[in-house]
Amino acid sequence: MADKIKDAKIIFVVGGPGSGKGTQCEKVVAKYGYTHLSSGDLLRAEVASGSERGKQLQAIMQKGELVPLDTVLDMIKDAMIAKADVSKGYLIDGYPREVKQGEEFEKKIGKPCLLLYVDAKGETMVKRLMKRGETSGRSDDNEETIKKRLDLYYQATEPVITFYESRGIVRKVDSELPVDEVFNQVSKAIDAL
Ligand SMILES: Nc1ncnc2c1ncn2[C@H]1C[C@H](O)[C@@H](COP(=O)(O)OP(=O)(O)O)O1
Ligand SMILES: [Mg+2]
Repeated sequence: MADKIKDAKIIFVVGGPGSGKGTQCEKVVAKYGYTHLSSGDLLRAEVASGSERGKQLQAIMQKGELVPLDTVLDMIKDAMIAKADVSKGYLIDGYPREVKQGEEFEKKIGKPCLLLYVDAKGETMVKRLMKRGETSGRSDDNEETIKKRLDLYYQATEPVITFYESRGIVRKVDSELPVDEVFNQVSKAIDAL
């Protein structure tokens, strides 16, 4: 089972909150048939299940903090194994959030062949998240939590991009552009794999 995953293409999708990761991943799924795994969505599903673990996660996420590394990684791994037979590749969206998460992923699962860096300005991300908050029902899409999530992104997640740049697998897309133009850039990066 783990071997199957090793052979599949693994793409890390990294960018700030509200940069457009989920939006682009949906389009990649439609065009390339990749499996989209959003760490945030997996965690929110656990919260929605009402489990004891979900309750602890909810408290952490509401504060805009990172949940324990092993919890996220186990969830991603389980979800990857569940799709191993049908998946051409995996979009790992919103992970790694910090360099250590990337290192652990590689130890336990495999190496990414591409890091898609979905880049947007801080003010753009805030605007998009405030708008998304009107309908998303996400308890972390509020002004106070958004600010914390952005701070954490710059402090913990941007170093992830630097880390993988040294390996030459980072492709940056300009997510200030309209969705379809961003997707053109995303497609070019995937076509080159
Ligand atoms: N290139 C783009 N131009 C305008 N709006 C965009 C955009 N990409 C995404 N959006 C919108 C859709 C969402 O309401 C919001 C956040 O997008 P998202 O895909 O949910 O971000 P993320 O998954 O990175 O948090 O911004
Ligand atoms: Mg998302």
